[in-house]
Amino acid sequence: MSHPAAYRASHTAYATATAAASATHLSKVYGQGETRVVALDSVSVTFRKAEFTAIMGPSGSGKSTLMHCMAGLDSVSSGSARIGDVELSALKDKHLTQLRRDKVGFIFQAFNLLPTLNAAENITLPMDIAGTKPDPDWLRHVIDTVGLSGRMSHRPAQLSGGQQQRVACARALASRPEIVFADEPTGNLDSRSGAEILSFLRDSVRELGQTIVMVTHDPVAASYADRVIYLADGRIVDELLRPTAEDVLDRMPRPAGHPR
Ligand SMILES: Nc1ncnc2c1ncn2[C@@H]1O[C@H](COP(=O)(O)OP(=O)(O)OP(=O)(O)O)[C@@H](O)[C@H]1O
Repeated sequence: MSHPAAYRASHTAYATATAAASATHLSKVYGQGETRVVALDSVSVTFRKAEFTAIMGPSGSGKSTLMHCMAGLDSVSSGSARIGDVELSALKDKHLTQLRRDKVGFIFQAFNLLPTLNAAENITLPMDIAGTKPDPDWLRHVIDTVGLSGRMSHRPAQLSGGQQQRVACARALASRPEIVFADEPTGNLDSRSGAEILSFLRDSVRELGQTIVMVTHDPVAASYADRVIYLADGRIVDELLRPTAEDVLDRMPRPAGHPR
């Protein structure tokens, strides 16, 4: 079907406008000769704005590598990785550092909070380092959504694991980044605290319009996402939309000899 030029132009603009990040034929090879490992094999994927994506797959399937390449923490061997319309491989180190600081938020399994700073100081630390000021209304909104308004003067040691991770979530969102990458964010939490964090991440997508990409091994965690992408041997092999935990579990590749 052919579309009028005006439609094609607006459609292209829409597609670009709705992509927070994208990979096109992205490959990543580590080592050479006998130690050569193809960690990503021509992966193409778009992470749309205001969407929560979970990346799943067996150990060694390339989940962390994909996240690191998309976040500009690792270089690509070939193909393209973009944040918004910025091609990461075209950036020099200094600009890549700036882009990570200004457009990307990170949440790690270990909360990575500074023990001597209180919650409020931890949340604004990346912006203080960058010399930028948080938008006060946005910051209040994030802190309210994360449910920590009464804990801002507490240090990490005075907070539970779940509360510490909520501080880390607020820190990732404080600068209103284009995209947040979360690496097993509930891996160190009990299931109740994990559920709180996942609800918060989901709310930040629905209510704040945030874009989140989360690596996880946990089907329950993945069921909070709008979309689950499965990797195997460095390739995307499956995708689920609006999944339940049962759906996620059901689609997980089974080792040989383990029938469903
Ligand atoms: N720095 C590196 N040097 C060499 N090989 C690497 C490096 N990083 C990852 N790899 C290899 O690339 C492949 C993908 O690794 P990656 O860490 O992305 O997998 P993963 O799916 O995140 O695994 P896990 O679930 O165990 O964290 C693996 O075979 C791994 O051994």
